[in-house]
Amino acid sequence: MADKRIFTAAQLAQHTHKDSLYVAIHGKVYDCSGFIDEHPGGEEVLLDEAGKDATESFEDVGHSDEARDIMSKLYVGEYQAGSGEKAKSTYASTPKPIPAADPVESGSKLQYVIALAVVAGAVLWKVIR
Ligand code: HEM
Repeated sequence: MADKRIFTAAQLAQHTHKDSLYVAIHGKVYDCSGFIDEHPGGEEVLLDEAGKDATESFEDVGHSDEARDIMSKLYVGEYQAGSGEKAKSTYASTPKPIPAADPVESGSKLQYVIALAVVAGAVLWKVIR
């Protein structure tokens, strides 16, 4: 396929009429205009999905291999939902803050250490005297 056309979401969204009806399924764009009257599922469902990514609804129906065969003849290009749109950030811009140690708890720990040192000092004083 030499001149594979790339469709953005905005470009796909321009084809929502019966005479120019495109849907995206699994990253590929299909022109259903000539097929809509023959679609065994009716035209209403195709019109509902027109100009959109119809992957989920297409798979929900559980289309047959025959349907996928027909699809390959309606193929007109690739779908790139992200292109031309603001790309979603894949990671958080601000790192999660590491929770600071509880000041009350660390304060009481210090008191405990000081008390221990005082007791140890007193015992030592008694011993060496
Ligand atoms: C290029 C796109 C499509 C093609 C070529 C296609 C083709 C077909 C074919 C051949 C059938 C007959 C049953 C089968 O063989 O699976 C069918 C049924 C059906 N299709 Fe599609 N279809 C397409 C897109 C869609 C989409 C986007 C929807 C959206 C919901 C849809 C909904 C249905 C429904 C509801 C049925 C009837 C199922 C039933 O009665 O059991 N189709 N389609």
